[in-house]
Amino acid sequence: MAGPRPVVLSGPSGAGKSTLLKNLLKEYEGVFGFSVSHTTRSPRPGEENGKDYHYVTREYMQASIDKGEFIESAVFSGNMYGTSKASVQAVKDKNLICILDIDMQGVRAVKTTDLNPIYISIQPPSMNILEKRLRDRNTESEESLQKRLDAAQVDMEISKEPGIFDIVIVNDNLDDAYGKLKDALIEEIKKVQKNNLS
Ligand SMILES: Nc1nc2c(ncn2[C@@H]2O[C@H](COP(=O)(O)OP(=O)(O)O)[C@@H](O)[C@H]2O)c(=O)[nH]1
Ligand SMILES: Nc1ncnc2c1ncn2[C@@H]1O[C@H](COP(=O)(O)OP(=O)(O)O)[C@@H](O)[C@H]1O
Repeated sequence: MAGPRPVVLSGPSGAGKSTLLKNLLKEYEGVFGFSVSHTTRSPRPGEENGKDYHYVTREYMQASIDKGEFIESAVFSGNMYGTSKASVQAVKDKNLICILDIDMQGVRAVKTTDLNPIYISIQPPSMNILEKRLRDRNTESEESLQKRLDAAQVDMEISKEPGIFDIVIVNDNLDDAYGKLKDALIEEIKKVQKNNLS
């Protein structure tokens, strides 16, 4: 029996993907599972290896990609990111809704697979607010911040194209955005909760 449909969250760096994702994982323990990506970027304060990301070297990552161990991979703001087959399978084996947090390159790559997720774009209310949130988060160098803002400009435009995302959520007020995200996923959530009871 096919398990619950995975969910792809995508959107500009700083849009609020991790914040919303962590709220879902907390409120719906036993329903969602996070697909832990690999990355060559360094961990941020508070991030845990194996939980937020698998932090690896470029050599390791390239060797794994060459061995066909990744569903997709991309370079973003000077670092490599990728979703391994094992990371997705680990969540599916628990019959949880697999959530992937991936960039637009990843979205396009996943569309060529049989993963068949629900595609959700998380967008900031404006570029100015995005820049303020990224600066307040205090995780980026000036160079990385500019790269991310440039990528955000492109991402915001592409997310408007019909047929790429099932839902686009503008993350202005956090509670409102989280409510819209839950509404979008409630059918899948109920399926898993029903299975958990049987
Ligand atoms: N294609 C792809 N993108 C990823 C993956 N994991 C994370 N990303 C994306 O890489 C970008 C940078 O992620 P990160 O460095 O954690 O920054 P943040 O988005 O500001 O939290 C974001 O757009 C993520 O969605 C992955 O496995 N594949
Ligand atoms: N609706 C919101 N209003 C104000 N700040 C927010 C909102 N959503 C997220 N943030 C803050 O903005 C920053 C970026 O959010 P984050 O979840 O890290 O985004 P992403 O994972 O998309 O890069 C974080 O410091 C977060 O606390």
